[in-house]
Amino acid sequence: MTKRPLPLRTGSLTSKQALLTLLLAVLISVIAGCLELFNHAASMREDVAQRVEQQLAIVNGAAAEAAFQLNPDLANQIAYGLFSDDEIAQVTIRDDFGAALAEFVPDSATETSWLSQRLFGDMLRYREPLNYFVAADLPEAEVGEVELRLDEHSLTQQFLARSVSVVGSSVVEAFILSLLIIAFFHYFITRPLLKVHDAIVHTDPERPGQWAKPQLHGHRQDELGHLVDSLDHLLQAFQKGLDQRDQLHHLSHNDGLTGVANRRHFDLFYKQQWQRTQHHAQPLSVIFIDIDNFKEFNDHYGHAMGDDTLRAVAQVLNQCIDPDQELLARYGGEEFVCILPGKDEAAALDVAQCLRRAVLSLAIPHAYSSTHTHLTASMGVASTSRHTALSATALLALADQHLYHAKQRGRNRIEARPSTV
Ligand SMILES: Nc1nc2c(ncn2[C@@H]2O[C@H](COP(=O)(O)OP(=O)(O)OP(=O)(O)O)[C@@H](O)[C@H]2O)c(=O)[nH]1
Repeated sequence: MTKRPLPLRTGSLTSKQALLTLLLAVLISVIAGCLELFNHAASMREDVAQRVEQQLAIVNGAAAEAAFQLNPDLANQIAYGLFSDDEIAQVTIRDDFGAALAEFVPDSATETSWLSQRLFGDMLRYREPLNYFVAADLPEAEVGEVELRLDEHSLTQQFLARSVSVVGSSVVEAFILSLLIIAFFHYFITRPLLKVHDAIVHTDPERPGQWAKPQLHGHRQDELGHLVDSLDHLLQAFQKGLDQRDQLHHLSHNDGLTGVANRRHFDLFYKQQWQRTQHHAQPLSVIFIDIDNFKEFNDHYGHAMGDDTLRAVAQVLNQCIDPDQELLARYGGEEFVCILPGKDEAAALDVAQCLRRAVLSLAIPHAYSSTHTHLTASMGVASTSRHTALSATALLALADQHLYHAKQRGRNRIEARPSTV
């Protein structure tokens, strides 16, 4: 049977594994990046609130002084100091009547967005009372307040700038990690699997036991090693089954003594070739071969010698035919038959001459033969090229009849028609 390679499939294991790993890496890095951003937003809110409170604590004394003295210059200086911070959008210092001593507001309205509202919307405004010790023996008195509004646009920009670097580094880390994972899996799993796949694909289905069992270094004790061993056991078992099948086929198709085709094989082959040659209007010839005076041979040289002789005869007869197209079978006892599909009577007579001479060439002495000093054989030939109207059975009967004539006419001869050849 010719080896048929399996069709190549697109999408290698390595590329699938690489794609899956990269997708997973991107997904994990996005999730990790989001978590990190969530933490970052919380810590940024904490930092901003702490900074603002520190700034308010620093300016509280001076602002209280300005409010107590109703000093707009001092109030303006303090408010400007606060306003110059990029994160602060608006500063107002008021006296205890609520009148503004100093106020800095942005030139244009600050940009607001959904993100800035979500992140910082609840912490934009700060109001700090200004307490002042009027006299050492009197309690603190509230003399005004400082009000701040943070610049949500500036805060959001800071957050986004940081986010890009956080997500970017998270993606790069994930990418590098996924490359390492891809290389690792390719080297330790995909490559050995591909070796096994390659060995299986290149195994001849008629000889599975002869597969090139892959040597997977470093995998002898793991699942891959076990997989190769299991495959090997399986293929050896298949091979055993195929060997038994071939053996049974041989036994059922071949003669146990001579090794040539048996009667059963002959019947099948003859039927098959008869139909084929009839269908293609080709000739088919049959030669019956019978060893002469074999009873005497057996009686005098013994049955064992008779068996050896039958084997030797079968072997030489086989050399006269084309084993790919024609068949030599043991028809029974000391009788053989040849089927010659595609050969007409003239060609069949040539083969018969070859067969007759082949038996003579063995030069097996037969001192008890009534006709010759050595072993000979007689043959009867019949061909559809001459007898076109005959049936398959009738053609065999005719060849047998010609063989009978050959015996009658002195043996060691070939008969193809009532007259002698
Ligand atoms: N050794 C051996 N002898 C066999 C075997 N099969 C058949 N024979 C013998 O072949 C002989 C055939 O004898 P006959 O049919 O009388 O034919 P013959 O003696 O060859 O005479 P003709 O065919 O007329 O030349 C018999 O003695 C069988 O026992 C076999 O397998 N082994």
